[in-house]
Amino acid sequence: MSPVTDRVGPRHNPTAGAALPVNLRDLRDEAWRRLDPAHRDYFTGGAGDERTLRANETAFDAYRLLPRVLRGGGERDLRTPLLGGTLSMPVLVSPTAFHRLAHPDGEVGCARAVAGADTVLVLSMAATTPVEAVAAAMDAADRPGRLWFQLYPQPDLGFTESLVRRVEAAGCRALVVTVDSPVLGRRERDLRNGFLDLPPGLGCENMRDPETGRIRDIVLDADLDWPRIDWLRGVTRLPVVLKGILHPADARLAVAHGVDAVWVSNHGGRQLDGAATAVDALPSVVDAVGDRVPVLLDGGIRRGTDVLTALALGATAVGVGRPVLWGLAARGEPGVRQVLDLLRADLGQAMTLAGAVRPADLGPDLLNRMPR
Ligand SMILES: Cc1cc2nc3c(=O)[nH]c(=O)nc-3n(C[C@H](O)[C@H](O)[C@H](O)COP(=O)(O)O)c2cc1C
Ligand SMILES: CCCCC(=O)C(=O)O
Repeated sequence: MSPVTDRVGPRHNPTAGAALPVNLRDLRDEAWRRLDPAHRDYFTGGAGDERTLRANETAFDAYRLLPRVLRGGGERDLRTPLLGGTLSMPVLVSPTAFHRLAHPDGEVGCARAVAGADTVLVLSMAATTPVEAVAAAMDAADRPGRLWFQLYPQPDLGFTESLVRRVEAAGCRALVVTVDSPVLGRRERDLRNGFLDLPPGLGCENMRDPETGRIRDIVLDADLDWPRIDWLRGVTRLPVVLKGILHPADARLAVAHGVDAVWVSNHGGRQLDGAATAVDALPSVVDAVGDRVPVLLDGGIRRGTDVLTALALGATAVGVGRPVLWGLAARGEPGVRQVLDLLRADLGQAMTLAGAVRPADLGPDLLNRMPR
């Protein structure tokens, strides 16, 4: 937290003339130059014609803001209480697979950066590092509790339960169940590139079978249903978040089934091409949920103003997926830190320009145009 003051002119702009990045897209361009083209396509791409992928970013363009004036001063405070912890800002890191494919720093480097920024990392079930090692990095940075785990519940309930125990023992503070993936989306870039497998030495370390030590394949299970969510709630006391909700009826069902948060997402346009953007789906989900549980959102967040818009529409916090991968692929751990610091600074500045000092000041009255 710093007092909101500003001085005009290059002498007072500490970043003027400094090395890039100035925004997240600078890191994207740097990452793209470094990555193997097939890996870049995997990290970048979406499903089908990538309509939803493109729309995720442009949906935010449809909003214009109505800033309030003469009230942007005072102590800016971005802290955000969420599921028993308090994040330093309303931005967390969405689960993304295969961090060691992006950079040798991998999930541990990402965790260190997230700990430094004092927010939450949702570790993907398809992480290339064991959850225990990622949790140890968080603990070493004196930020236990900053790790959540993303789960694709497996049809083998015994294995699922043993993984949940492992995740609990490592100290994760929430389970994020991804519900938008009954099958894998049709990612045509990957089909064209023949991107099927991780290179030797990399694997989904959290899929190790406790009995054989072998890494199992992740099963995307079309039979996953509400009774299985109830089952999961019965085997763990961790908060359960459902990620990948777009329909308000599902948001209502989620609350009825006792989940602890609803995460509005179309999986970064990688599952159902043509699906609504999260920001367009958000208002009816917020309506359906009321203030019974927090609503999170991800997809297309690239700017502080995107965060501001999502919060004004009723989200408690937002996730970033690809930008974190860009930072990681470009510069490893420091790149992830830059992504989070850039977003924090951008959000803080946008809030001040809009006359808001804390996230609670943001409401739909700040939006000039509401799509639909
Ligand atoms: C390369 C990549 C891998 C992903 N892996 C996972 C995953 O393992 N589990 C999951 O729930 N979502 C996964 N996602 C989706 C993200 O959690 C998130 O919903 C999406 O990236 C948000 O959109 P954004 O990239 O525009 O920020 C992945 C996304 C990308 C780009
Ligand atoms: C089993 C798939 C994990 C990765 C994933 O969710 C994605 O690439 O979007």
